[in-house]
Amino acid sequence: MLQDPSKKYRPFVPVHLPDRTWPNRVISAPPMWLSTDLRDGNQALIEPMGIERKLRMFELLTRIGFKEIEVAFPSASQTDFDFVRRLIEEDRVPDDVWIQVLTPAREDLIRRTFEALEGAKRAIVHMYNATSPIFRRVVFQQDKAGVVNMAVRGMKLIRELAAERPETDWRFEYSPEAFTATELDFALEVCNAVTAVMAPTPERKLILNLPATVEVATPNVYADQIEWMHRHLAKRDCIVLSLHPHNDRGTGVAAAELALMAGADRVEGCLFGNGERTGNVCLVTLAMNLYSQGIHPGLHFDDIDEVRRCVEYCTQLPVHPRHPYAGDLVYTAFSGSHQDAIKKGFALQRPDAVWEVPYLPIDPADVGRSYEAVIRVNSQSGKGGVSYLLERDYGLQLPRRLQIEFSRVIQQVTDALGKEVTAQEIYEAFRREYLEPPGPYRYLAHHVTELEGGNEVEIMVELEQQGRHRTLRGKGNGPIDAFVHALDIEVRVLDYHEHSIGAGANASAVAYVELKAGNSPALHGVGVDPNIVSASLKAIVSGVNRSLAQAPAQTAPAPQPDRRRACLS
Ligand SMILES: CC(=O)SCCNC(=O)CCNC(=O)[C@H](O)C(C)(C)COP(=O)(O)OP(=O)(O)OC[C@H]1O[C@@H](n2cnc3c(N)ncnc32)[C@H](O)[C@@H]1OP(=O)(O)O
Ligand SMILES: CC(C)C(=O)C(=O)O
Repeated sequence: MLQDPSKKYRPFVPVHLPDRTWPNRVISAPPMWLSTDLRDGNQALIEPMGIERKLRMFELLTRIGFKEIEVAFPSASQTDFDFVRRLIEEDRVPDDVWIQVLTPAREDLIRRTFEALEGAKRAIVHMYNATSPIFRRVVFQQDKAGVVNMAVRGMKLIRELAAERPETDWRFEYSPEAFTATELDFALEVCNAVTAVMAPTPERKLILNLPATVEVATPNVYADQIEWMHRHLAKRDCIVLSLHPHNDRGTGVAAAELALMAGADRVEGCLFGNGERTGNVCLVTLAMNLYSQGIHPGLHFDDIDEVRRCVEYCTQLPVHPRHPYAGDLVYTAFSGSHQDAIKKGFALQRPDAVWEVPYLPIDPADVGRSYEAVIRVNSQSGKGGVSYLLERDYGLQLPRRLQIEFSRVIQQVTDALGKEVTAQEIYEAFRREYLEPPGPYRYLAHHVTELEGGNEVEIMVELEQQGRHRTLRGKGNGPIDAFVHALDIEVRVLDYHEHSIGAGANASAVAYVELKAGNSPALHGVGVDPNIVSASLKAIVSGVNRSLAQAPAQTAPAPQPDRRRACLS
């Protein structure tokens, strides 16, 4: 790169429009949409689509709800020409859809374009010629008058050829290519000259399309240019003011949105921003941005993955995993604080209420995405994500302090693996850590007897201890208390939670205890069993085993002198 890029590149000259009004406007309705996937998108592909792919794309676009589709540049190739013929001859264009075709302002190419459209029920003929100083000087070697003349001659021919074919319902579009790099007053002069030729009416409007052929300035400059044209165009009530933003600076969507605020009526673009260089403006993003504001865009992305797969097949280009609204990862949170907020948001979100889940601008279900992939766990994750997956897939509702404790276990796993862990892998780690922790004790069976007066119970618990069968007996104000007293290690239960998982005959109880055994730090034990008391006792055994594993010195604890404990074997 140059030390001083100003020697090579000039800054864009802003538009003088001190009384601009667009910053105060909001978009409250969708624009008219034109998909140019089959033309601008297609001309930018490494391998342009053949007929079969074009048909697939055309059908997709009609299913999405596009009413105007630029289907080809018929004078460019036999494939494009044949495709238009096929649509017409096989009557594939739905009655409410207008096909549009593009032609340069050259007589031979305009005539060939009309040949392709022979017999069409309805069509938009779109002609372009570049108007900017560079094109005038370098490409056409024409002065301004010559370029106006090129546009006028071309549109006159189009008008005549259309008049010779009254069986078709015609509409017309003109683009001053490289509009954003054209002097505004000259762009206006060319557009007004074309308007004069085409004599549009409010009922039969002319489309004037003002392309950011190459995006060269910040989006506010495009908005200023559009507002200026909107104010100055002749016969504005007979004009559809159309946008055609490209994305060279990565601000195509912003430019389109600000330009709509500035008075435009229509947007041309491609699905997922395919198109020349960095692409045309992404129509999916524009539409879904509206949707996220509560405005139906009139385009349907109920199954956005199906749309994405079809576009990937037709274009042979992948959609980026972080592409707005459609990428594989855009509804997924790996990082801990995001997962925590999403989990809490989901818990509070009522089905018919306004969407208020943090970090998710829309409900993934609205575009056919499941909640499956919303939270995924790697080394950046925290307790929220880990416990969300355990609850979603295994019904385990971990108490808060256990969430914290277990997330450290998972952190060690993800750090060691250096990759994502699945819900199943998390559950396996949970099972190893809490449901089957290594340790001296294994719960076998129990029997509880209520003692006279009803305030105390006696419990008899059968355990396996290092391969030996043992029966412990203890008393307490409940089975857990009694079992704790029966153990030959000092155990204090600090917290207890339980819930059921499943229903009917398959229901199980899950018990979570936080306990302190001997000198070990407080930690958790978990037990699962169809019987709630058995689940609780298993939870104590799990906690004790884990404590002993963490404090090996305690493996042979001295029996406590407790009158409520009796060791029978
Ligand atoms: C910004 C855009 O996306 S515009 C659309 C661009 N799309 C395409 O170009 C894809 C299809 N294009 C093609 O297949 C070919 O370029 C064709 C069929 C249109 C023309 O092919 P060719 O006749 O071989 O000409 P070529 O491609 O070299 O085009 C350059 C010529 O067209 C002229 N030209 C370029 N744009 C226009 C225009 N909009 N109107 C009139 N003439 C034009 C150039 O001045 C040049 O003329 P010259 O040969 O007298 O110097
Ligand atoms: C033909 C025009 C509309 C075009 O594709 C562009 O300027 O990018």
